[in-house]
Amino acid sequence: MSGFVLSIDQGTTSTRAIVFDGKMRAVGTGQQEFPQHYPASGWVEHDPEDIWTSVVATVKAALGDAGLEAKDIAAIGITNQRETVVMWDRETGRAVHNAIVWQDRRTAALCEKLKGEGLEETFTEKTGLLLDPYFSGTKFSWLLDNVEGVRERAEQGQLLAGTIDSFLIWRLTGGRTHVTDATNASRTLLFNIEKNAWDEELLSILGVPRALLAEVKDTADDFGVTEKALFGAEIPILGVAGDQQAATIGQACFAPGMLKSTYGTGCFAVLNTGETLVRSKNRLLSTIAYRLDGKTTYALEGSIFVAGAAVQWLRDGLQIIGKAADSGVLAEKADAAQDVYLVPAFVGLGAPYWDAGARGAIFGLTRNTGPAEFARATLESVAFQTRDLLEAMRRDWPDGAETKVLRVDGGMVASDWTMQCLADILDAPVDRPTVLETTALGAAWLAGSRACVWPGADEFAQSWALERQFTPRMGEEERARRLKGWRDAVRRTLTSAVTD
Ligand SMILES: Nc1ncnc2c1ncn2[C@@H]1O[C@H](COP(=O)(O)OP(=O)(O)O)[C@@H](O)[C@H]1O
Ligand SMILES: O=P(O)(O)OC[C@H](O)CO
Repeated sequence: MSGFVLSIDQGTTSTRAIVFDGKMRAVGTGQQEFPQHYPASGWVEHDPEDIWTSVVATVKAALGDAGLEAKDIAAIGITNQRETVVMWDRETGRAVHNAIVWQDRRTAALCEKLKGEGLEETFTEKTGLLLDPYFSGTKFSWLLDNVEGVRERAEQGQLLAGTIDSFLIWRLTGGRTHVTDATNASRTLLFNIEKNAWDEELLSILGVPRALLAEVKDTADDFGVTEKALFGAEIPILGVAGDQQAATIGQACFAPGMLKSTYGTGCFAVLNTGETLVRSKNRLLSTIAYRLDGKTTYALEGSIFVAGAAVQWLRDGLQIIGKAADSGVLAEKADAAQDVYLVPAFVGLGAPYWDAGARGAIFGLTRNTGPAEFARATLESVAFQTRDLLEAMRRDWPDGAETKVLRVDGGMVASDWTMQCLADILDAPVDRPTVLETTALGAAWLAGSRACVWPGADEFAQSWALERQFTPRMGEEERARRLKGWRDAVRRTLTSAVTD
């Protein structure tokens, strides 16, 4: 059988499909952006039909780019924006409403109400997550309670619901298979990550009928075959993982203590904790890194909502750069004597603060502050936030989180300036691999290894190659001064007091 594997990476702002050959090299790609909908303040939606058509189009484009046909592909791996939910009719496959995106804050009041009833501990204990609108559970509740006729139809068994992977698999298999994988399930606020099962108590608290939800499979498993009419041949879907987990796999962070951080729109740091379910005392998330052959590997995760999005703000909002890559060039010109700090809490702050009400702020402005200092403060904010996450990880897991090296990926790591700044602020090496499409590669590896056309974990891990290592150059005194400045800035931005 051929070693060609197709990876579908359904992200927040675009969909990518990449064909990898038997040597795990990308040989064909397709990419398509799709519209974002902001129907009210803090609301973010996607049209599921846009997502679907972008998937079909990019798969065809990637096959064409590789000069291959569907029959040449041994397996498909799917990776996706996590937490985003779709609910659809099981007969027609039509969604009952737009997808509610992970960034959407419409269920903030419901989360506060549940917290007020003292229920956060119950959710955290079972799911490893927090009561925040970020996760899927309250989004399902919202659809059931706010879209006309939906609760009745759900109770009559007419509807299905799930994260983006489930919706895509349902469509790709011609409406035959309603499945998801353990990593996606672990982001819903409804899945007990210790028992590896949907949790009846949580389903009941959030009023979500069990029948809506998919069967939960391993990350490498049989997820069905694509309908022949779609691409010209049936292709088995053999790997599925949420995008940050897929990046963890693509970075070959298979050993406990290994750590990756992805810098796209947001930033997501994932630390492999092996078979140990580390329960965070510092408002990080405990989550499933992957589940292979029925064995669950856990992770600690820190999620930052704004990373590259702040660079987009420099470009589109402030209009002080023409393209993202100019941010580093401009930051390099900043006056070293000025200590300017940007706290990019544009949609509140994620881990470890979880302050939905905080909003962005900038500190230390003088008459001499200009675009260069804004650019530097923006890029530095990504490094400072990463440092906050890594410190929380060390406090949560002192025995395991000693690994000093951080593997990085995502669009923003193209910036040498930002990567050097990251190494300086972390006081640790930052490793940038040759393959930056690690998310797609991780999903492809799940499928390729399951199809027995790609190597197992050990050989795959050995193929990971370093493109450049950034090592700290900043002096201890300067680092301490800058960190203090950052912490003061965060303290002044939060709507509630910092607890640590
Ligand atoms: N050279 C660069 N310097 C700084 N930021 C960059 C650079 N290139 C891209 N970015 C940022 O990276 C993000 C895109 O990364 P990507 O991994 O494609 O994100 P996503 O998958 O979340 O859409 C954008 O927010 C962009 O502003
Ligand atoms: O699609 P991305 O790369 O912005 O990732 C989104 C995350 O999965 C949200 O948890």
